[in-house]
Amino acid sequence: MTEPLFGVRREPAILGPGAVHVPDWLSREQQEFLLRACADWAAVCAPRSIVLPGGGRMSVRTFSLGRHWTPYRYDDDNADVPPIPEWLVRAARSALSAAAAVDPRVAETDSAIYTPDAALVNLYGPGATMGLHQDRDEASGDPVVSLSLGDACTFRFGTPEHRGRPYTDVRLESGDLVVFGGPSRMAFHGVPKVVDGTAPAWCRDVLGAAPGRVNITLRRTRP
Ligand SMILES: O=C(O)CCC(=O)C(=O)O
Ligand SMILES: [Fe+2]
Repeated sequence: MTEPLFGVRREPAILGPGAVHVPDWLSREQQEFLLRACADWAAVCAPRSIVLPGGGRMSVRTFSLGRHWTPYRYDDDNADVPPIPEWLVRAARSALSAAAAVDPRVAETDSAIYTPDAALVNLYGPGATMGLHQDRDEASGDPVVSLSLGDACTFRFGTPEHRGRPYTDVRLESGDLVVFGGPSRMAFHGVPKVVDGTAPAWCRDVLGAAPGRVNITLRRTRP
C-alpha cells in the first residue's frame, strides 16, 4: 500500500508567466461526474489514435467536443461532435478565475465571459505519452483550461520559444487543474509519462474499468 503522503500539501504553483497548476481543484463528486460524462461521450464519439501528417500515430486516443480537431486545424464537419455542455463552460470559467487568483497574467479577458468553443478529450492508456507541442491551431489568444482525471502523470511545461529546456516537470493527479494563457499561451508542453495504476480506487467503480488517464482541454478556437 502506498503511503498517502502524510504532511505533504500540494500548493498552487506558477509554471510560467500566465501558467498555473491548481492541485485538487475538482471535488470527488465533480471528478465522478466528469469521468462519467467522458465515458458517455466516448461511447458515441469513437476516440481515435490520430495519425499525424508526418506519418506518426499518437499514442493517446482523442475525441472532440464543440468543434472537431484534426491536425492541424479545427473543422466544422461536426456531425459526430457533441456540443460542449453549458456546465462545462461554467466549469471552465470558474477554473479560469481560480487560476487568475494565482497568477493574473493567465488572461486579459474577464473569466466570466470566457467561452471555450472546443474541447479535446485525451485518453491515455498504459504507456501513452504526448510529445512536447504548442496548442497553436486556435484563432483566439484565450487561455487553455486543462482538467486531469484518473492516473497521475508527469506534465512538462516549457517556454514558447522552443521545445528544449528550460522546462518544469509537475505531477498532475486526478482533480488537478492547469491553465495556460497570456505570455505562456504558446508554451511547449507535453506528457512524458503516465503513472499507470495511480488513479483513485473509486475511479474504477465509476467506470467499471481502470480509467487510465483522462485529460480534457478547453479552448477558444474562433477569434
Ligand atoms: O494531457 C494533458 O495534460 C495535455 C494535453 C494536451 O496538451 C493537448 O491535448 O493539447
Ligand atoms: Fe496541448
